[in-house]
Amino acid sequence: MTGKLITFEGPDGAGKTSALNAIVAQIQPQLGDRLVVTREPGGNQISESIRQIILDRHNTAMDKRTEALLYAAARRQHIVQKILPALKGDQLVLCDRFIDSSIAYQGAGRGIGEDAVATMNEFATEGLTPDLTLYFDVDAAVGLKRIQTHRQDEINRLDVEALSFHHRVQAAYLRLLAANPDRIKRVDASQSLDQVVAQGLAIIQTKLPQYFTTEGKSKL
Ligand SMILES: Nc1ncnc2c1ncn2[C@@H]1O[C@H](COP(=O)(O)OP(=O)(O)OP(=O)(O)O)[C@@H](O)[C@H]1O
Ligand SMILES: Cc1cn([C@H]2C[C@H](O)[C@@H](COP(=O)(O)O)O2)c(=O)[nH]c1=O
Repeated sequence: MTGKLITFEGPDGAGKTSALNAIVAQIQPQLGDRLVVTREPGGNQISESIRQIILDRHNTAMDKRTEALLYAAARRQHIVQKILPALKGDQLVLCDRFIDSSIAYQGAGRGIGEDAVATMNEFATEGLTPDLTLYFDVDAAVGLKRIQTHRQDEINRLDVEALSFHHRVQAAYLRLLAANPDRIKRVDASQSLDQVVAQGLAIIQTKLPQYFTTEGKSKL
């Protein structure tokens, strides 16, 4: 496979989706239809249906292992139906969240165990690992405050968890960052959105220069 997979990770409200959209706006003219933008849970009809079930605030009875399995099932379908075909077709895939979210949220946040969730996801991913992960680093409380202030209509079942849950998620992300220095790069998400976008884009262009020429034209 010659395509590349870049994932965007971080606590809720870190600004991943905002930054991803701004980065896409900048590189889409160069990459055209060689660029694939997607998200987890979701990215295809089956996985989007699973997303609705997982994030529905009425599903308060959902067991934590059921939740972990549903994220992994959505991921499996996403990989098979969208990510692998794109990578086989030499495309650059930008994905809003991936396996690190499961390790941080279900492994640490829910307390299932980071190693157990990583092992369980091996079955879903068959070892597929991102080529690059941008970690949007912001204090969990700051991220939640951004959501509560600006995004009342989209608050989901995980957003409303206690601050202690989100602190466990953030701590797990920082452990992943420390353990995977080649793959996971930190973006200071406490900056202005423009600064966040500039830092994220610079990391992508440094790590995957083959997609960008000095003239600003795609080499794909
Ligand atoms: N750098 C920033 N500074 C201040 N506010 C920001 C910044 N980036 C994004 N926001 C705002 O914070 C809110 C959350 O942003 P966004 O949806 O991009 O975060 P996210 O990391 O994708 O969150 P989630 O994982 O919960 O979907 C939005 O209202 C957005 O406008
Ligand atoms: C992939 C994935 C996601 N989550 C959580 C993280 C968020 O709270 C929601 C997704 O909502 P977003 O607005 O699209 O960020 O789901 C998780 O707990 N585990 C996962 O594997």
